[in-house]
Formats: sequence, C-alpha cells, structure tokens
Amino acid sequence: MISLNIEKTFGFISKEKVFAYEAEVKAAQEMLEKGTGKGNDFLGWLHLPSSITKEHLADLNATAKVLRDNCEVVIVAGIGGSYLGARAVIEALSNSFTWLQEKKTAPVMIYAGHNISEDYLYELTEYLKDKKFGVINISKSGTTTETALAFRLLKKQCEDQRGKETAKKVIVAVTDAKKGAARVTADKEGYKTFIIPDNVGGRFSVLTPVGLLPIAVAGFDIDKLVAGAADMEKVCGSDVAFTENPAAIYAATRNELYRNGKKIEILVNFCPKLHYVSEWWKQLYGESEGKDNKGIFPASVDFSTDLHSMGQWIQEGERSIFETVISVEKVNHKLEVPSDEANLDGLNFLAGKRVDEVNKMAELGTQLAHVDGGVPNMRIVLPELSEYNIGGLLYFFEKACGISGYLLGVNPFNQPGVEAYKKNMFALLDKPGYEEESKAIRAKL
Ligand SMILES: O=P(O)(O)OC[C@H]1O[C@H](O)[C@H](O)[C@@H](O)[C@@H]1O
Repeated sequence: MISLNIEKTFGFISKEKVFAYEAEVKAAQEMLEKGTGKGNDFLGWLHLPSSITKEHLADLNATAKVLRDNCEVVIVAGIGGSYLGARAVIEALSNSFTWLQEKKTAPVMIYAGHNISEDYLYELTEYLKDKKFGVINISKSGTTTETALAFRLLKKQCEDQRGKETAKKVIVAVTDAKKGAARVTADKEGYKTFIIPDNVGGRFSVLTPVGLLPIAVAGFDIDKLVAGAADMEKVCGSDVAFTENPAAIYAATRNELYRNGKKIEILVNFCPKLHYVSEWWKQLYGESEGKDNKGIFPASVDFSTDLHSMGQWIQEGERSIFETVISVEKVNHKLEVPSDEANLDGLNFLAGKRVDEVNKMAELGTQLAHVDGGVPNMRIVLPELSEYNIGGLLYFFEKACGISGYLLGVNPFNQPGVEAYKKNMFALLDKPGYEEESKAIRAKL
C-alpha cells in the first residue's frame, strides 16, 4: 500500500491551511459520489476497481493468451488515454532490457498510433516484416487520426503476412460499444472486441480493457493490479476521514500550493521504470485541470538523470514549482558496489554498499537541497514495484484528480482544448466536411 508524506511542504504552506480544506474536499467528494458536479457523465472510473468481475478478468486473460500464444510481437495502437496507462504499467513492471533478452516469456510490446512520424512507422513496418505480430487497436472514439493511420498500415501488413484468418485471431479492438470507425471495422472483420464504457474518459481508462488487455499480454497479473486499485478505492473512499485519506490530502495540498503561487508540479522518480507513470500522470492532470485559463502545469523529471540537466533550474530557478516524489522503498534485485584495491576512481567509500543505498542517499540529499532552495516537497512511498502497488498508485492519482479538479472549480472530465489543433490539421489536409475551415485557414497562411 502506498503512503503520502506532506511534511516538507509546511515551510511554505501551513498545516492548518491544508487541513482547513476538509469541508471543501468533502463537498468535492460528494459531488463525485452523487454525480452532482460538472462532467458527471464521466464518473464510471470512480467505483470501477471494485466492480470488475472475475469473469471479465478471465475473458481478458483468455484473449491475452491467444495473443501470447500466436505472436512474437504485439503492437499496442493508441494515443493519450488509449496508450499511456498500459505503457506506464508495463514499463514499471518489466525488466529494463526486456526486448533485448534472448529468452522471451512474453511477446515484445511495441507502441504505435501515438505519433505521425513517417520514419517511425516505416521503421516499425520494416522491423515487423519477418515477425509473427498481432495488434491491439485501442481508441474510444474510434476515429483518432494518429491511431487510425497506424492501424490501417498494421492491419494490411498483418493480413498480407499472416493471412486473413490468422489476422482475425491476432487483431483485437478495444473501443466504443457502437460508435466509431474502429467499431465498424472490428464488427465487419469479426475481431474479438472489448468495450470502453461510455462513462469512462480516456485518461481514466487504464483499469478498463484499454490498459488491462495489453498489460495481461505483456505477462503481468491484472487480477493483482485490480486488487491493488480496489483496496485503494477503499482507502480513498468518501467515508474515510480527511486526515486518513491520501487522495484528499494530496488534492488539498497541491491546491493550497497552487493558491500560494506554486504553479508547476514536478513529478519526480529515482527509478527509470517509472518514466511512463509520469507521462500517464501528466495527461491525467493536464487534461483534467488545464482549462478556464487556470490549472497547475504538470511536469516530470527522472532523477538522478535529470539532476544533471534540470537540477539547476529546480534548485535555483523561478520559485513557482513544487515536487511530488514517487519513492520506491524496496528494489527487486541486489547489487553491491565492489571494492577495488587500486581505488583509482576513489569509490571505495561505497564498497560493499547496495547501489540502492547510494540512490536513496541521492534522493534524501536532493529532497533536503530542494526544500532548502525553496521547493516544497511531497513524497509518495511505494513499498516496491508490483502489480498490486501500481494498481493502488493509479487509482490514488485518479481519485485525487477528481477531487482536485473540483477544488479548482473546473470540469475535470472534459478536454475541449484538444480539438483546436485537430480542426486546423483537418482543414489543412482538406478533410471532407472541413471546406469552410480549409478556406479560412488558407487565408491566414
Ligand atoms: O481513445 P481515443 O478516442 O482515440 O482518444 C485518444 C486521446 O486523444 C484525444 O484527443 C484526447 O485528448 C485524449 O483524452 C484521448 O485519450
């Protein structure tokens, strides 16, 4: 189970002020529970973990087995909420060099449909030429250009290489129950499909088949992931006292920091496997809160790597930031620093120490330095990287995000701003139906 520590924000904001959010947080929680707030048609994530059935998990595991048995490589085609959750969990739990290992225990997982790079897609199709590959096509709307374009290429290649019959077996769609091109194609071709519920928005969908299917294909235990999330659903429940509820405290603390001029939250890890957890978190908070000309800007760094690049800015730049550190208490492997007689590198003071001890001292030293430098610091401690703990972490962030968005006074469940670039791109590409926009945009060039 994760824990949250906000002690190192108290030099910048007061404990009393944070605790004074109790009533506001309670009101926000009630809006979520009763569905009386903005965006109340997108609350399907709220009690999702505890409502996932054994049968549903068995269905996902069975489909994952078909892909695992029939594919050396599986492409997860999706973008934003239809991509980041799966990647976050898979990378957090995978061996760092998994794709380089000779003996594979699961298909190599590759991501596509999250960019429009011709070189990326060319190089991917080249790599796949002699591979038995399958595709999970994920799109809630079923019409997202990046994903649809990649899927068009991958579907054709899969059918050409493996034949229509096999392609039908190794292509799975995760999309809306009725609407969208991905649904139409899947029904016409007879693909196995999983539904993204109407009331779960993309960035809150990691615990639907959007995340669960790829995670199961990659060889991870989705039952444990969901169990971790379900336990966190209880820990962050609206019946839990404010002072005991980590989602409530996190939401209150970051809002109090924001109201005191801390406009940027940097999510920090000291473990490179968590890089995509930060990417997932940035979408969750960025799309939920960045609207009506307000909202904390969610940023992220990987330490100690980025201490050698962004560390200077964080230590001495504009004092408009705070940090939230995800700290992993126990690593999964043991490696000691060897002693060296010549000691030419001067590292014998570390001989016999675990590498993680060095990392932990870097973490502690960084916290003290940044707090001294004027950066408030929160810590989320994960006992270790496991399905159970990651499941809990994801739900914790979702719940806190719902509360935090309501504290900020925005609709945390829409993303109208995302459409602006799409409209321009379609106008520039002369998409049918955009004739007026095409004329207008050309006049601006
Ligand atoms: O799942 P899809 O409909 O393809 O959407 C994928 C993503 O793109 C959209 O533009 C939104 O900004 C995201 O919230 C969403 O997760």
